[in-house]
Formats: sequence, structure tokens, C-alpha cells
Amino acid sequence: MALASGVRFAARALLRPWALLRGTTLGRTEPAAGGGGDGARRFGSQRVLVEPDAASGVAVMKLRNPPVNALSLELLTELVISLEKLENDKTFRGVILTSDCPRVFCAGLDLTEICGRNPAHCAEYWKAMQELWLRTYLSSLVLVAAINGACPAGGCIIALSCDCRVLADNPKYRIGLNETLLGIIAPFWLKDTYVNTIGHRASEQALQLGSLFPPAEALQVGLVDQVVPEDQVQSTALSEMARWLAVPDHARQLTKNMMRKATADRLLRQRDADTQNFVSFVCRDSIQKSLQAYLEKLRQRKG
Ligand SMILES: CCCCCCCCCCCC/C=C/CC(=O)SCCNC(=O)CCNC(=O)[C@H](O)C(C)(C)COP(=O)(O)OP(=O)(O)OC[C@H]1O[C@@H](n2cnc3c(N)ncnc32)[C@H](O)[C@@H]1OP(=O)(O)O
Repeated sequence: MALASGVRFAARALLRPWALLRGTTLGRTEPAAGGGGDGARRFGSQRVLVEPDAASGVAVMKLRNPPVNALSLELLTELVISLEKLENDKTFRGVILTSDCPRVFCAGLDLTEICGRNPAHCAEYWKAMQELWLRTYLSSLVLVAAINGACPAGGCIIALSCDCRVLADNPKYRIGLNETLLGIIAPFWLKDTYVNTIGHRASEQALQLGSLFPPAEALQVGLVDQVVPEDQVQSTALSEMARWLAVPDHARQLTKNMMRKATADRLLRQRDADTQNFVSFVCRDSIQKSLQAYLEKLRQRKG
């Protein structure tokens, strides 16, 4: 499923400089750990490790931005570029998205990218976040989230943009859009993604409360599709992938597009306005103070 040509062009124009300037070593290949079947060769970049298995047409894409896979500008850029590379390689039909960091799938936006940063940087950062959501939400590939750690806010959005979600049964691995607890709010396209997944009333309540659901509740509300013991997350994700790949790609992709295009188009129609809203919102003194206080609280937790 091709993204709107405008988005594709924008993505290339938007991302190419970062790929060059941000010191990624895209395209570096190395033998996959444990051989990986027919001599599969891992590739990726500094913060995203891709383990492709050409025989099955499935790649595992691991977020590798310790300690918590905070969505830095570099990680956002490298995720989009790695996903685009897999989409352009017709060998691959599905991607399992998971974390290489212990205990955390993804901590959401890297708050240091919007705390104390100038409006121009916040705008650049938010465009990269929009791009990652558009790429994952509309991807022609089957995307399965193997959630092997905490998954708040932006991490939850990445998981929700996948076609299905498998969560490790660990009460510390909570998932949800907790923005209100930071004194901020989820933009409309995060809200739309939530509503499309768990329904309006559940989203209305969870968004206002900033709910972070433990596995059993996440399953019950429909935020995840399966909850399994931690050591079965990857194997379960593979089984789920096989179920989705049993469907002819073209029919599945057209159906996915039918279900998701209206939501994505809503952002595409007002992408600049959304960026301006984001910048003017997060650059407010009161919001900056909230975010700084939240970051401080995070840092003190370890003390
Ligand atoms: C009226 C119209 C308005 C229009 C509105 C327009 C739209 C406005 C949009 C505004 C933005 C909306 C979108 C937001 C989405 C987000 O993602 S916001 C980020 C939310 N993320 C979180 O709340 C997660 C915070 N982190 C944690 O809860 C925990 O770190 C963890 C559970 C993920 C992991 O815990 P643990 O393993 O114990 O690690 P820690 O010791 O907590 O952290 C280690 C280290 O990482 C730092 N860190 C953690 N999270 C982040 C982060 N998100 N960003 C940056 N840094 C982070 C943490 O401070 C520690 O740092 P030090 O090692 O102490 O330096």
C-alpha cells in the first residue's frame, strides 16, 4: 500500500539529511546472531537492529536506544528508514517490532527533545513523530508488536499502530496513553488511534485519567490481543504473524487501508497545523515547567 505520494516525498525530503547527518550506519550488515537460517544478515543502524529471515519473509526489528528506548529524533528517523527499507524489499511481508532494552518496550517521546528546546527543534521533532506514526499505521507489511516491557504514551502509539499486540505478563509492563499525568494531552491522531482500538468510552476515560494498564486489564480493554509469559512473547508474535501472513497480501492490505485511511488522512490534511499546535502547546511556560518537573521526578526515582 503506497503512502500518499506527498507523504513519501515528504518523508524522503524530511529524513534523508538526518540519515546522513545523524551518524547512522544504515545498511551495515553483519551475520545474524545464531546464524538466522539461510545466512540471514542483520542490518539496521545504531538504534535499530533488524534481523531478517528471508526464508519466512519476516524480519524482527529491535529498538536499541538504552536505557528506555526513548523516542529521540535519531531513533524516530532510524525506525522510519529501517521500515521503509523493509517495505521496499519485496522479500519481506511482515515485521515483528520489539525491544532490545530490558524491562522497557519504549518510554515514549524523549522528553529531552522538547524540554528546554527551541520551537524550530520541537517542530522538526514532531514532524518525525508524525512520520513514524504514518509509516507504521499505513504500512503495507504485517506489523506485530512483541511488547516485552513498559509501553507508555508514544511507545503505546507505536504498538497501537501495529496490526496486533502481544504483551508479556509482567505487572510492571504497563501500557497506555498517560499524557495527562505529565500535564500534556494526546493530539487528535493519538486519540483517534486509541478510539479505533478500544472504543470511545474506554478511550475517553483512559485518556483523561492517563491510565497505564497492567497486562490483564490491557487485555480486557482490548489494548493488547494476547498476554503471555515473558519467555513466550517472541514465539507467540511469530505464531500471530503466521496467522496474518496466511491471508493474501493484496486483500489484507486493501482491507487495512479501508480501515485506516480516513484516520491517517485526517492528519495528512492538517499536518502543518498539527505541528504548529504541538510547538505552541509544548513551548508554553506552564507546559515546559510540567515537563521539567516530570523529568526531575523520573530522575529522582532512582535515588
Ligand atoms: C488545546 C489544543 C492543544 C493542542 C495539543 C497539541 C498536541 C500536544 C502534544 C503533546 C505531546 C503528546 C504526546 C506525548 C507522548 C509521550 O510519549 S510523552 C512521554 C511519556 N513517557 C512516560 O511517561 C514514560 C516515562 N518513563 C517511565 O515511566 C519509566 O522510565 C519507564 C517505566 C519507561 C522505565 O522505568 P525504569 O526502567 O525504572 O527506568 P527509569 O529509571 O525511570 O529511567 C531511566 C532513565 O531514562 C530517563 N527517561 C525515562 N523515560 C524518559 C522519556 N520519556 N524521555 C526522556 N528520558 C526518559 C529517566 O529520566 C532516567 O534517566 P537518568 O538515567 O536518571 O538520567
